[in-house]
Amino acid sequence: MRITKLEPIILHAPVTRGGIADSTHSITHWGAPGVAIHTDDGKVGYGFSGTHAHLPTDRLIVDCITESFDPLLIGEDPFEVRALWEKLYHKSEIYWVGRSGITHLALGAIDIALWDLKCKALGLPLWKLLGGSAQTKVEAYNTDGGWLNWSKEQLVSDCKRMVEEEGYRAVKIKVGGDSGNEDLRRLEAVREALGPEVRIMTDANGRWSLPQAIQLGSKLADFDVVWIEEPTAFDDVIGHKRLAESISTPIALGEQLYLAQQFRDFVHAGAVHYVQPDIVRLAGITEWWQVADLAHSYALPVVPHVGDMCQVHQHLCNAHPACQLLEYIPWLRDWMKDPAQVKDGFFFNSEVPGAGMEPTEEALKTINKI
Ligand SMILES: O=C(NO)[C@H](O)[C@H](O)[C@H](O)CO
Ligand SMILES: [Mg+2]
Repeated sequence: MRITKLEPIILHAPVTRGGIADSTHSITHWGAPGVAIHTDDGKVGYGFSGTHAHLPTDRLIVDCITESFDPLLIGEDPFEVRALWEKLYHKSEIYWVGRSGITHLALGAIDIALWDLKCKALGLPLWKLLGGSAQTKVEAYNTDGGWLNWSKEQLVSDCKRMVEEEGYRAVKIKVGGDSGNEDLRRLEAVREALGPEVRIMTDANGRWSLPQAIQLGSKLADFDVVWIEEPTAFDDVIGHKRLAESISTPIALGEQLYLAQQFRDFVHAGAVHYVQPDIVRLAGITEWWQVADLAHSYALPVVPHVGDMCQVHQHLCNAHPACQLLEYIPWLRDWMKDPAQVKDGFFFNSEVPGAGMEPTEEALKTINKI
C-alpha cells in the first residue's frame, strides 16, 4: 500500500445550546481541521486535530498538512506509522518553526489518519490493533452539563439529568469564574443535588493565580471533588508543584500540553496526579501512547482530554492499562460514521475497523463550504 494523496478537510460542529464557555474560552463551534489520506489500493484514512473553529488558524493547520508534510508522505507505506512520525517531526525546516503549536497539531491529524489506514488494512478496530482490552470497560464522566455560562439552575438541572436519566456517576463542572465565592456556591448546589456518592470533577482552565488556586483549591475538599483541572497557568510546572504541596485535592492537567517532554516535567516534579494527554494536541496516537506509558510507570491514572470528542480516545482507553475513565463531550457524534457510544455511564467497545474519526458522507459534503 502506498500513499497517493492528502486531501485537506475542515469540519465545524455546533456546540451544545449554541455556545459554551469555560473560564478562559467561549465558543459556538468545535473545529476539526484534518486530512483524508488516500492510498493506491483505494483505502482512505481520516485524522483530525481539535480547535475552537477559528477558520484562519484551521486553515494554517491544513495548509501545513498539504504544503509541508504532503511531499514527505507521497509514495510512502502508511504501515510505517512510527518511522513516518519521526521523519515528519524531525524534518529540520519544519522543526525549526514548529516542534509544538500548529505543526504539531498538523502532525497529530496525519498520525491519526495513518493509524486509521493501518486498522482498515487489517480489518481491526484501533483498540484491538493496539493489543486488545486492558480493562473490562471504560467509565465516562460527562463535561457537557457543567459550562461556566450555564446559570446555576441550568447547571444543577443538567447534572441531575445526566445522573438520574443518563446513568452517569461522574460529572465535571467549570470553575474559575469572576467570583471564587460564586464558583463555590455553584459547586455546593451541584453537590447537594447529586448527593455524596456521585463523583464531581472541577476545571478552572488555567484561570487562577497561584495564591487564588491555593485559597480556592483548599476549599474544594469540602465538597469532596475528585480533582481540580488546570488550576493555574498551563505551562507552569513549579506553580502546580507548589499547589500540589499546598492542597489535598488532586491536580489534573494535560489538554494544553503539546509534547511528551512537557508531561515528563510535570510528572517528574509531582505537579500532576491525573494525567490528561490529548491526541489532538500531542502529535497523535504515537506520542499519546508514550505519555500514557510514562504516567503508568509513575502509577498515575490517565484520563484523556477529548479534543477528538472521544472518537479515538475510546479505543486508546480500552487498550491502555493506565485508563479507566474518559471524558464525554458529544459535539462531533453526529458527524462521525461510528460515533462513540456511552450506556449507563460506560463506553461501548466499537468493533468497526478503524481509529474512529471517519466522517459521514453528509459531513464530508459540508467541508470547504465553511
Ligand atoms: O477543558 C475542557 N475539557 O476538560 C473543554 O474541552 C474546554 O472547556 C472546551 O474545549 C472549551 O474550551
Ligand atoms: Mg479541561
